[in-house]
Amino acid sequence: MDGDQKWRYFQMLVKLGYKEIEVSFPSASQTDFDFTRKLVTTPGITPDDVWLQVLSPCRKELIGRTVDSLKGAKKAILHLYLATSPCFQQIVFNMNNEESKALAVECTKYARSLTKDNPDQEGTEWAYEFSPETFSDSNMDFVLDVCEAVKAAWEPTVENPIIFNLPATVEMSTPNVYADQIEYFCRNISEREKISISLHPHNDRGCAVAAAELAQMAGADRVEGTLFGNGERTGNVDLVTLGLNLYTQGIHPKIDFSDIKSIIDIVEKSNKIPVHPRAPYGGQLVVCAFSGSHQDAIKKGFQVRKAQKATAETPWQIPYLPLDPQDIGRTYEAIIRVNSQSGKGGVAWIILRNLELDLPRGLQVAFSRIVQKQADAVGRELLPNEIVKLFTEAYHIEKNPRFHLLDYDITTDRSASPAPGGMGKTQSTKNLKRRFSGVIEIDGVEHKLRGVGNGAISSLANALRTLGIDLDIAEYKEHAIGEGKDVKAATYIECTASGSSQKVWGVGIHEDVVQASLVALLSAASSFLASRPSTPIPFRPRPSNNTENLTPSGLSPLRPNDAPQSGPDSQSHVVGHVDEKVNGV
Ligand SMILES: CC(=O)SCCNC(=O)CCNC(=O)[C@H](O)C(C)(C)COP(=O)(O)OP(=O)(O)OC[C@H]1O[C@@H](n2cnc3c(N)ncnc32)[C@H](O)[C@@H]1OP(=O)(O)O
Ligand SMILES: CC(C)C(=O)C(=O)O
Repeated sequence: MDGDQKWRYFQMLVKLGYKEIEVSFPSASQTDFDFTRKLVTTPGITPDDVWLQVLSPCRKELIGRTVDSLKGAKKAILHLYLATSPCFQQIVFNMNNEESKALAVECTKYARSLTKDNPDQEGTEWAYEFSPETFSDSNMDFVLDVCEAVKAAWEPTVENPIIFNLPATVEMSTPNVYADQIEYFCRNISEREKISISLHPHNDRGCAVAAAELAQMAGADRVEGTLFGNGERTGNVDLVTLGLNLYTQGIHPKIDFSDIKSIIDIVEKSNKIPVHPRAPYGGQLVVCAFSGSHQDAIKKGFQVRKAQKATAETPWQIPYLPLDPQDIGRTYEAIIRVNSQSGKGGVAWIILRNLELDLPRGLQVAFSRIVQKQADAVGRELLPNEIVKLFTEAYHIEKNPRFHLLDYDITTDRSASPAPGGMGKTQSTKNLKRRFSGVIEIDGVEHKLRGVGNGAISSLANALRTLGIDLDIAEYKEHAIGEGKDVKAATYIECTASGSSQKVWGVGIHEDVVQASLVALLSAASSFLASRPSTPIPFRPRPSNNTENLTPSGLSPLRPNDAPQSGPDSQSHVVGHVDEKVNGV
């Protein structure tokens, strides 16, 4: 990172709530030195409760330069490291135990003379951190020996403890072994109350998070890591995962992850390394579900929460989602992603979220087949807007290419169904029939139709029947969309084609609930015709010379399967006929 990137990164860490931030290795480069000076000297940039931490090896000239970089800081942690493992001692330093310990003590004393014992540094509250590097590969008793000597050299207090940072410089064991090492150190170091025991796990075996969590349970006080686990090789422990693991256990980490996208943005730009799409919590795919059964369960979970009128205080319990995506600034829209592995639940969720349409189960099944076919055809995930488009086209929501209800009237029909007890007697309102009279444009040609039925829908169904479109209503559902004066009705009608097992769905949305139903039926009629492209129009006008079979009202009698099987107004007897055609045909 250059100075500007470090500047932005530091400000982000402060904003998130971190209180001890290792900002640089000041002896390494002018950039790091200048950056540290800028943090110290720019008023208001480093809050009073934030410690600036800097790192140096146990080399006196480098320690001097490191301390210089912090002159004037309010709170500073000077962090020195020296390897204690036989491997490093032999290969890198060519030192034995005594020489290593002596160097650690010498550098600690030197650091002390430059900092807390230096009258020129009085304005700074100094803390000292020592890391026996490669702790996890060291002899524990030797580490304790070195740390006792370092502690004696620094002379910490309960108020200003020394930090012993015990790194798994290279992760080389299972997390329980690291935790055992930490526990051993905690139990055997003297004056434990004057020590802050810090963890610094790396992720070589992929267990850094587990190691940090177990080692905290084994007695550690503090963890060093990086956001999204950036760091040498496989990286340092990921502080985002550690923090949000706590959060999902009901413990607030006091770090603000509520806008994780912005964090990722800065992290990716600064590190120039993308956050893996499946990185815990932060990855863009981790609050997404592609598979049908997951989507179904998640959708049901959200429905239960809605029914419970859940608030932010209601304990989170949704299958497959370990935390509320909104808590980290993810939107619900992104949760369900649809490809050919997806089922009806996920597809229904997208329609619900985007169009506020709560599809009945049968329609979910029918529409998900359309979606799956499309996903298979294009060989990739379908985006929500593509699914919405498929839906509006399949059910003719925005425009019905074949049918347009231009005008209509629904009236009661007192003549169609004589009341029991003879003609002329007053019918009970319960038995009154409905008459549809209207003008429907089909393929650009206006047809004036009439039909009578038990209700508005069946009266239109019977009017359509006069054109040879024989649809029986098998299922009906409606619900409101929105509320107040902007409320609309959404109606779903499933029809069976008379004399066949073919089923088609229609959807109607309108401010007027009756009109929504009529539109839904015409939507189903369009689907019916779309499935039979060779059907001529007009379809099958009733023969006009069939006088034998006329009912007393002069209309064609019904065949048994003309009657709706179920639905809101399906009962028994429905009739219809073609009136004049306004234009053409
Ligand atoms: C465990 C960690 O990850 S700690 C963080 C490590 N980060 C860095 O190293 C980044 C910054 N480092 C640097 O810029 C450089 O390495 C510097 C400025 C520290 C030193 O640079 P140079 O003097 O050119 O040394 P170089 O990096 O080549 O070699 C390291 C030297 O330091 C010694 N050394 C390594 N670690 C330590 C230590 N903790 N304490 C004392 N000496 C050390 C090595 O033995 C080697 O000494 P040698 O030259 O006598 O063999
Ligand atoms: C400086 C030390 C703590 C380090 O980075 C490591 O050992 O991984």
